[in-house]
Amino acid sequence: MKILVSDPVSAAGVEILQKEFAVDVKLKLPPEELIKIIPEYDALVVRSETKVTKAVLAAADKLKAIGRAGVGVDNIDVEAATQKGIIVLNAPEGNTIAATEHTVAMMLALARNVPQAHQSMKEGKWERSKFMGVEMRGKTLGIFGLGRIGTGVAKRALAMEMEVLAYDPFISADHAKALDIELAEIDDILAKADFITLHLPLTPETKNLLNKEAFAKVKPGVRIINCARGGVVNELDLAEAVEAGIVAGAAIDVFEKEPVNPDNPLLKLDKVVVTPHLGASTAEAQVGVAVDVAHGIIAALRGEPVTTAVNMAPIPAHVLKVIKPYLDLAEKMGCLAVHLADGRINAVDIEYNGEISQVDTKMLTTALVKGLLNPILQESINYVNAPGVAKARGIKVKEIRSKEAVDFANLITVRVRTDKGEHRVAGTLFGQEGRIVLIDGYRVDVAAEGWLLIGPHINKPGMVGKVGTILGEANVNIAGMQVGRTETAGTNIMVMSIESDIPTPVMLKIKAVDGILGAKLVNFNAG
Ligand SMILES: NC(=O)C1=CN([C@@H]2O[C@H](COP(=O)(O)OP(=O)(O)OC[C@H]3O[C@@H](n4cnc5c(N)ncnc54)[C@H](O)[C@@H]3O)[C@@H](O)[C@H]2O)C=CC1
Ligand SMILES: O=C(O)C(=O)COP(=O)(O)O
Repeated sequence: MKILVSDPVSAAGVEILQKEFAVDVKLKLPPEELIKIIPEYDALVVRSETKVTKAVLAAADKLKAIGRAGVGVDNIDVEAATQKGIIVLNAPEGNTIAATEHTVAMMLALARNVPQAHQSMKEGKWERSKFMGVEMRGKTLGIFGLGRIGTGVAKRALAMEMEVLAYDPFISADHAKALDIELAEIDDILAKADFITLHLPLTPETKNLLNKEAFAKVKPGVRIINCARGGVVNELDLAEAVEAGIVAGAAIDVFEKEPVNPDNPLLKLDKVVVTPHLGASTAEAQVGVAVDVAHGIIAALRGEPVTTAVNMAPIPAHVLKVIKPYLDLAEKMGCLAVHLADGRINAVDIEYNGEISQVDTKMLTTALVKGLLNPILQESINYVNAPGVAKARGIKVKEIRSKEAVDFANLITVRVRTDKGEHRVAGTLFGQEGRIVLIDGYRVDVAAEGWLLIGPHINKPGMVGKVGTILGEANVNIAGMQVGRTETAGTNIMVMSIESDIPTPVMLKIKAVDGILGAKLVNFNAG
């Protein structure tokens, strides 16, 4: 598999990728060049410079994952990627401290006119009175967005003895209270804050959050810091508010258009301090995000769950710890169930019994559906597109969870209903090993690995021998074998672990054996 790195990403991450894949680093690609070469690649790694547009995604025939070495994914058309089943993942934690500290640096630089004084001295001047500043202590800081960076800034502001107000409707009052931060509404912050700092993603809701109308409501003399995204603050409205003296100054790291247009009015104002999107630019942060994104890409290309995928529901670490050992088993159960099923699948019921039912099992359900759809569809099914593909095909997926343990401490049972009948598979873990313990009402105990030959048959002597002879003559080796019984006498099931594929003519011979009630071959390796 091949990976394209199209923005400057630390060598620490590139080297991790190179251990497993072929990696091309091609920087500053014009959009048409990216569209031309993207069909060759299985994964793409970017920062904020590369624009992963609809047109790029339309050409990306092999692309399975896009890794953003940083937080903001506003340069990626996530919706178009999701529709194509491409996992978009980021590295949200590696640059938190860098962006937090840059925000504090910008806030202090703004308060004390550091860049302007520096420039003046470099020009040979000594202008002490021109650069009178203000203190932070006792001032009110309004924070929009109390996530990782907003919280980091709040802690540092509290250490500088500032009052902190924050607006973030998705944060609990308890989280804010524990940090000694008061949650407030937008207008309240606008009216009270001496400094306002933004730490929001750029979304349709946050675009132009600080515009003309908002500046009409601010406390006169407020200072604005934006190290989040250009566009959250309207640049023209901000420039006007600074010129009108309503806003005493601004410190801006991010712009609506990057690289910034030299005519941007903010660049012309002495009271506006600017940096060229440097929030994440520390040696430590760049190693952090590059390493994290590399691990995310590797997981995505291996078909493993990606905890930092942005186009999937995030999985809390404590939930992942419980469900992770079951993911592979669930996927293989889906694969087995679809092999058993004849006809059009209408519904899939998945029952979780025992302790496992006490956590969010959505991801296990997705793994099972992924395993179920992969053998029957041309397109590659993954954790991102599996639920949508099932829905589009009219397959109703239902989860049933019950704490009550049935025979095993933890048990997953899938029932696949087709227009021709119902099939059932149950599985559990023995230690870390996934075992299938029930197939269509027959009790079995087999590892979900390699190839499985499943042969329901009439309970009479010689059945296993006949199948074994056919396989032997075809030079197919049997690694393990068992015969399961149901409560109802008369039929048994043989389940054979096979070391290689069984050619179709050999399968036809097995199916034709008198007393065999339909034989199936399941390939657990495909997927
Ligand atoms: N200047 C730079 O180089 C860097 C910029 N960033 C940017 O900083 C921003 C924040 O990053 P993190 O703190 O890591 O993200 P985060 O996801 O931890 O925090 C974002 C917060 O915004 C809140 N939020 C989302 N929509 C909202 C809305 N409509 N109204 C109010 N609150 C809303 C969320 O609840 C969340 O708490 C992002 O835009 C990111 O791209 C991040 C790193 C470096
Ligand atoms: O992580 C983010 O959201 C950033 O804005 C950092 O951008 P960059 O990787 O420095 O282009």
